[in-house]
Amino acid sequence: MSATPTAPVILGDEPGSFPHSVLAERHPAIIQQVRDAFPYDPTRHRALDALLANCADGAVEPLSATAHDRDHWTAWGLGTHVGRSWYDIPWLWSESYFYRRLLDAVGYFAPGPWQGIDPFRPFKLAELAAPETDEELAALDDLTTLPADGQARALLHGSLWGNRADLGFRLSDSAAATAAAVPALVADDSDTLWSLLPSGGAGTLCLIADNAGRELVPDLLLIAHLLEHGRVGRAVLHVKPYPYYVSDATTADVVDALTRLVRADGRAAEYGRLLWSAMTDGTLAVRAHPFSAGPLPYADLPADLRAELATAALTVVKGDLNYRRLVGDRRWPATVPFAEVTAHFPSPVAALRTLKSDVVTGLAPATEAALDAAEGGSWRTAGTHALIQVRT
Ligand SMILES: O=P(O)(O)OC[C@H]1O[C@](O)(CO)[C@@H](O)[C@@H]1O
Repeated sequence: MSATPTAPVILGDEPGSFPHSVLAERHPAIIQQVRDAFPYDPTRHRALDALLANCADGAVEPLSATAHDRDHWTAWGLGTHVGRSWYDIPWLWSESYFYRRLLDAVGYFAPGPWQGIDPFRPFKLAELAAPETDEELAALDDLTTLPADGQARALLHGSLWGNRADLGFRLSDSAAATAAAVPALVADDSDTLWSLLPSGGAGTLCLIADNAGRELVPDLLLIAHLLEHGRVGRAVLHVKPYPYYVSDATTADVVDALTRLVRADGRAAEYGRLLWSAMTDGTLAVRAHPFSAGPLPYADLPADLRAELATAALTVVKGDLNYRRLVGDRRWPATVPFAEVTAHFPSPVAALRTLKSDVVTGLAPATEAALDAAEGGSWRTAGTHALIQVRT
């Protein structure tokens, strides 16, 4: 039996690396975007100034003594990271804590006028209101001419590529994929995925959501199709308990997406009504577990969430950040088997992800070599490639 595989944890300490650029450039830009999106009062502006300065050259600061989630963060390692540079601790941890601190700065948790105001809501709503979303929803009507399996495949690809905020209801085109020198899909275990969701299956699908708006809409459509066609008996959608990573979905975003569907025309509205009633009767449940916005890999799932996911016939893990949490945010060789690095997960698991950070596992050696030859390292982070990986 092989030993549990391991590899160095990714930090943000290497200037010029992708993680370093996120901490040094992307986080300050996000602070600016949030500042510009609301008429915050001077107290909030001062708090944002302080966070900006802290991110640039400071050390991780503790939460206030009265923070509602102080115990969670303590359990997640706050004590070991306080006082250290944001750049020298696991990148997964520092990114996650940045969003927690940003919410403090805008008064999201504190009693007062800004309590509960999602600083990213304007960006999420703009995406839902975009004309492209209308076009993408209208395209659902064309899918009705396909057999159920074809619809299912198209909706799976819609959910996959929705992670690029590109809600194209692409029909699977395996001929084009194999003809390309470097296929857009770098791994495709979709046949195994479908084998875990047989017709007449009464099992539970868990879907760990990623972004709101134009990713959440196709995620919901996929769930609606699976329920409607009896491939699952029940679905559980895991969202974030508070705004996170700019566009990650919360319960409020689920309601916005469902409202958007119900108010659309044609097939989109039918799916919307199906989902609305599924939520109402409990066939579709929404969870917002604190760990979903935690800074740790899924190998460290808390017992209650582990037990819930263990009941799933399949857990679908969406997006890049969830992939990092699933396999561990480590410098894996790209060819380390996906099944080995996800052996800890309590149910069969499928990752649907466009590649937006360095971590990748489970590639065939020839695929990695072809990607490197054609694109250098950019294929790992550009969001132009995607994968469907399944561990049964
Ligand atoms: O929305 P996704 O697919 O989780 O991607 C978010 C990705 O963007 C980053 O936050 C980089 O900014 C990555 O850390 C993360 O993996």
